[in-house]
Amino acid sequence: MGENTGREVELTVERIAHGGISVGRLDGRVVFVADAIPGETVRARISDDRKKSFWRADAIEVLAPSEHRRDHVWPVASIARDPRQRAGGAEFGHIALSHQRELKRQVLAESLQRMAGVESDVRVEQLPGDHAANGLGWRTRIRLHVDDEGRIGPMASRSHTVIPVTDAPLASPAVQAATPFSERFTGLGTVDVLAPTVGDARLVLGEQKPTVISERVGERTFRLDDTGFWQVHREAPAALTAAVQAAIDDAAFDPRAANLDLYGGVGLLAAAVGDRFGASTRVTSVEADERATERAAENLAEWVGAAAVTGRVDRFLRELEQSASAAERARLRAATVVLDPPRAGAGTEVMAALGRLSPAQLVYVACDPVALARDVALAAQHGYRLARLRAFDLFPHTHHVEAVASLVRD
Ligand SMILES: C[S@@+](CC[C@H](N)C(=O)[O-])C[C@H]1O[C@@H](n2cnc3c(N)ncnc32)[C@H](O)[C@@H]1O
Repeated sequence: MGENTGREVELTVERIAHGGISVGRLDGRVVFVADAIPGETVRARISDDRKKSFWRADAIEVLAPSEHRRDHVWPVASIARDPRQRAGGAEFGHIALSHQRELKRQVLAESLQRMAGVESDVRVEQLPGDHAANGLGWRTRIRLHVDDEGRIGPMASRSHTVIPVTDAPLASPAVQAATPFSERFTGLGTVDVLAPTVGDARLVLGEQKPTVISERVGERTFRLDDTGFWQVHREAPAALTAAVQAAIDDAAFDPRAANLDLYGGVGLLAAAVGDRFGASTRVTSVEADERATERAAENLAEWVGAAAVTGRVDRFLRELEQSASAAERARLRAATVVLDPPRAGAGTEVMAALGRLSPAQLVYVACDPVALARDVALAAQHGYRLARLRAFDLFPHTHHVEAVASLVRD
């Protein structure tokens, strides 16, 4: 293997796969093609032929375009550039916005069907303002990397090559204005640019020490570190708050149960639960990052029944299983568990522990459709059924999609 790398081939791509790449075939072998659209015939350059079962390629010329093809929203990421010089982070920027959502829907529906045996008529909802802005200007934070000459930019897709840029059209106007595109940052590694809803835009240079900032969501203010996690899309905190509130079945909700907000960050979704069910709601937010948990404790202070615990979710659940009294176990069985894991999903151990604790309902917020589908399948082994599913285009012009799944005990 290796002799085909760099070879140029003509392919018709048939369907979209997880990760935003299209699937074509060459002499019977699957080829994953970047920067193509299902239905198109493209000339592609093989970039990886090490595997027997599939190769990877980059589209370099469109021979028969899809009706959904558009000029790329970010010229530095377009097919006109050498694949190794295309900026990463906007891999759907050459596709009409509505069709991006259709492709995301297909990946989500197919993952659930294939991995969990669940049929879904989910559609991917747009966030306010994105249609009018053609999906640009939504990022309230960006991370740029520094190249050997100190210039800043994203990495190229599937690479560690920094592509210096002079604009970032997915970033909000405030983030764009604050980004020092022409300055040099030799030796720093990364430059983060944030524009919180409260106060001025700011830079976080390399390993700079965290500073506490504030973000407003509706009437509520959250305090968090400028180095910590916060939902990126301008409208995401409000959209997820509303989606989680709507995803909870009130008939199955008990405010005095041992409700949990797992992978809780600074408490955004615990607050969503508290705001929906009132001042006496009991909810514990569990988060691995100690500084985030400190902020969560402050952000949740008005609910007497709220707590924020620092710990890994798998360990937290294991300890609960070992130490919970009979009364606490009953409160866990009556609980609603919101979980919002990172891209890898909750996984076998956490889903099994939840299955044994057997809470009344799970609201699973997922940023990876395949991880969600795997975890829905695991939940099914413990008697949970996918009752409702919504999906949101929290990341226009990328392949990413967010889903909110309601799982109920049968
Ligand atoms: C997708 S974020 C969600 C945060 C929060 N729900 C929100 O919407 O702002 C995932 C969070 O899980 C935390 N995390 C990652 N792995 C974890 C683990 N094994 N146990 C606990 N928290 C974890 C991360 O630090 C991050 O804050």
